Amino acid sequence: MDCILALDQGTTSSRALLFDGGGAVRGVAQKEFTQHFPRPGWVEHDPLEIWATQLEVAREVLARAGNPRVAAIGITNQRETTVLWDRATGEPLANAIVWQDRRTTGICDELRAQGLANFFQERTGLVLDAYFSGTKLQWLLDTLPGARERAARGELAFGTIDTWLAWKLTGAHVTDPSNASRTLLFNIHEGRWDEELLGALRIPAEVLPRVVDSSGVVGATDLLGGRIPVAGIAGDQQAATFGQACLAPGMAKNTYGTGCFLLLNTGDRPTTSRNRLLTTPLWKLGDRTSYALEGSVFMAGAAVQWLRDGLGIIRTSAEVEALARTVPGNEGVYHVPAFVGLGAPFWDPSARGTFFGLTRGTHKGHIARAVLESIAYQAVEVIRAMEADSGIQLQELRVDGGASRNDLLMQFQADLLGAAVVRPEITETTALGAAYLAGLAVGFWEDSGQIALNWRPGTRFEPSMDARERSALLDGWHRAVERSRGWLD
Ligand SMILES: Nc1ncnc2c1ncn2[C@@H]1O[C@H](COP(=O)(O)OP(=O)(O)O)[C@@H](O)[C@H]1O
Ligand SMILES: O=P(O)(O)OC[C@H](O)CO
Repeated sequence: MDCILALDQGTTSSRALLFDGGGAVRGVAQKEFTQHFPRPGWVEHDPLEIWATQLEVAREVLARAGNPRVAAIGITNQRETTVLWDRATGEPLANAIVWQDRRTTGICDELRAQGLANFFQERTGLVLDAYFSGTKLQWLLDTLPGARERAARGELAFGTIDTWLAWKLTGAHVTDPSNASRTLLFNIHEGRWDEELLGALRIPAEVLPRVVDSSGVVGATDLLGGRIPVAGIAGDQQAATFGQACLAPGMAKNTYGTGCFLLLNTGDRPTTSRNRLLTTPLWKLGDRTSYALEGSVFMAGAAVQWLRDGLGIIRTSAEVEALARTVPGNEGVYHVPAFVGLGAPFWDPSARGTFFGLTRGTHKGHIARAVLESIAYQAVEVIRAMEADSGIQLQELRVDGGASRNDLLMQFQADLLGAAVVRPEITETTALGAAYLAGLAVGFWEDSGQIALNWRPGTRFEPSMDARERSALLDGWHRAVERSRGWLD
C-alpha cells in the first residue's frame, strides 16, 4: 500500500498521519510537548522538542503501519510561531515565540501610533497585532545580542514551524504563501516579501526563507526510511480548508481547536475586510493563488482545557458536554474567554476573561455551559462580519478540530447561526489537506476534483432555535463582551 505521510505540528502536540488514495486515515501517532509560560502573556515552545516529537511520531506511525512505501510528505503547522536559528549549527537562538504570545503588543501600538495600520492592512491583509510573526522576529533581533548584524550577514535563518521542519527534513529554507502571509512581511497582492514592510519592522531580507508553492517538491529526506520527497506545505488552517474541500468561493470551515479559525473561500482575488477580519492566501497551486477571509479567535477549546486544568471541574475535555447538559440553558450566565485578550473581530489585547450573570443559584453546570457557548458566540461574530465583507450568505459551515466532537456545542452553533453545521466523516482535515497538497504534487492524486469527491458528510446539525430566542441570547453576549473590554490599562 502506498501512502502519503502528513506531519501536523500543532500548538499542543505533534502528530503524524498516514493516508491512502481514498483519503482514509491508515495510522495516527501523536505526542504532546511542553508549553512554556515564562512571564504573564508569554508563550514559548522549544524548537528542538518540536522537531524531536515530530520525528518520533513520524517514525512511530510508519513502524506501526509496517513501514509502507511513502509517496510524499506534506507539512502543516501551527502558524505565526517564530523560530530563529543559526544556519551553520542548526541551533535555535532562543525558544520559539508562539502565536498566542502577547509580548510585542507594545511594538504594535507604536506602529499604529506612526499611522501604519492601513499600510500594513493594505499590503498584508493583516491587522497590526502581536499574533503575527513580524514583530516577534523584530523582538528577537532587538533582544538577542548581535542578532540583527548576524542576520544581515546571512548567518541566521528565520522560519515559521513549516520552515523549521522543512529545513530539518531536507535542508531547504522555504515556506509557502499561507505561512509567509502571516508574518506582516509578505505582500499578498504581489506574492512576495515586501522591502517596505521589512524596512518598517527593521528585518534584514537575508534572514527570510524562499516562498514556494503550497503543492510542489521542495526537497527530500532520508530520515524516515528511503528517500521521500517533501511535496506540500500549508499553515494548518489553510490545510484544513483544503481538507474540508472548501475549494469554491462561498464555502467555509471552522476549526475548533485551541482557538477557533474560521475561513471563507473568497476566490482568486483578495477581499479587503472592513470589519477587522484577515485577508489571507489559502494556497498557491501553479500560478493560481486562492484567498480567504479569516476570523481568528484565540481561545476556544483552550477554555475547556482551563475548566479541566485550571478549575479542575472536569477530568477530560469531553466531560464538559455532560456537565453543561445538567442545565437546560445558560440561565443568564455568560463567559467571555478573553484570557489572552480578544482576537477577531475585536482585536482587543486589553480585554480579559470574565463571567457575568452569576447568582446564588449558579453552579458548575452553568460555568461549563457558558464556556461552551462562548465558543459558538465568538464564531457567530466572525461569520456575521464575513457576510458583511463578502456579500456571501453562509448556507453551511463545515467543522472540525477537537471541540467539534461536542454535539451540544455543534447544535448550539447551528441554532445561533441559523445555518447548518456539518461535521465530515473524516475530521482529520488539517492533516488530510497537507496530504492532498503533497499527493497532488507527486501525482498520487490527479486533481482537486478527486478531493471534492472524497469529502463526505458525517453528522449534520440543523438549526432549530426560534429567532427571538437567538436574538435575546446574542444580545446578552454582546453586553458581556463590551464589559470584558479595556480591563487592562
Ligand atoms: N468533547 C470536547 N468538547 C469540548 N472541547 C473539546 C472536546 N474534546 C477536545 N476539546 C478541546 O479541543 C482542543 C484540542 O483540539 P485540537 O484540534 O487537537 O487542538 P490543537 O490543534 O489546537 O492543539 C483542546 O483545547 C480541548 O480542550
Ligand atoms: O495548532 P492550532 O490548531 O491551535 O492552530 C494554530 C493556528 O495556526 C494559529 O494561527
